[in-house]
Amino acid sequence: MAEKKPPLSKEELQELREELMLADSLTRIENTLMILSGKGGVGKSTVAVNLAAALAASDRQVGLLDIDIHGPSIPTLLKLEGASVQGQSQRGMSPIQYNNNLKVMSVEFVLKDQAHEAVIWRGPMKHRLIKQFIAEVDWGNLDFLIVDAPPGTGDEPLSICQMAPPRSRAIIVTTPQKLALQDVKKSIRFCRAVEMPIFGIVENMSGFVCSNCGTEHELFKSGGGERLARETGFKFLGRIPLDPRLVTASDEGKPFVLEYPTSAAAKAFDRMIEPILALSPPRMKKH
Ligand SMILES: Nc1ncnc2c1ncn2[C@@H]1O[C@H](COP(=O)(O)OP(=O)(O)OP(=O)(O)O)[C@@H](O)[C@H]1O
Repeated sequence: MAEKKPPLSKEELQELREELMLADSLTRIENTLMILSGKGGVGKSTVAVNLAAALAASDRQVGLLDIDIHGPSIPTLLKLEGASVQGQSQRGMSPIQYNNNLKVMSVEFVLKDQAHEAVIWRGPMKHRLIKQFIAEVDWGNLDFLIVDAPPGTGDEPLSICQMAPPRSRAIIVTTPQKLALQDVKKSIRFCRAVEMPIFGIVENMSGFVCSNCGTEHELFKSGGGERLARETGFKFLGRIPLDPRLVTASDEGKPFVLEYPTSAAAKAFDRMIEPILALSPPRMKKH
């Protein structure tokens, strides 16, 4: 399949990147991780929320940006529905402080019901909106910005990745089924086209842990994500098993890793964040 051609010309892209490099709100973000998936429903938002919560629990300053214009789900996953932007500073919109170490911004906090009326967002408007959410949020000093991007490899994720802050890397989420793995290959080609380095691959819904006996069962052949990571040379960040409690925790708006810290899925997240934490060693505490 031919690689997707980015909608901006090389010159426009260069100009945009220079502009973003200068954006004051972005200079204070050490690392950005774009959570991507080749198709919807593989658990991208679940991974984004739990990664952000686990990194924040490890004493890092974390921002979570939900920039899925057509289906923002972070407000529901963190019980922040109905919340709106806290104000505006010179640097931009103030995000919502979820806990001491975690701030959240979602298109839903600004657009409310309009966010679901996808049809009104035409090309240039969408582009402006995405740029505003990337460059005009006053995050303060962050060790990590986690971005929940829309699924797929269409125009929106493309614009978002083109406008990604400096020092951005992608984490690709997949599930073990063959088709989903083909979608990862599509995401890899996509990242190459937008020159986004890939940090690693996560295999979600990989095996099922029985809540009665604790035994792990395979529903689909698992391990495909790991094999693919080996073949492509990208880091394999781990397998997260299917756990029905993840669905209930999400419905109740509670990060699973904080609710069930000893579960197999939470431990998978703990292992996953190790190489991520290494990107940003703990800051010296000021006394
Ligand atoms: N490991 C898991 N175990 C059980 N359920 C899971 C797991 N991961 C995700 N889910 C559930 O799968 C559903 C889809 O997850 P999620 O919304 O995170 O996917 P997504 O890829 O972000 O979807 P979208 O394409 O809408 O952005 C949710 O109901 C979520 O609770």
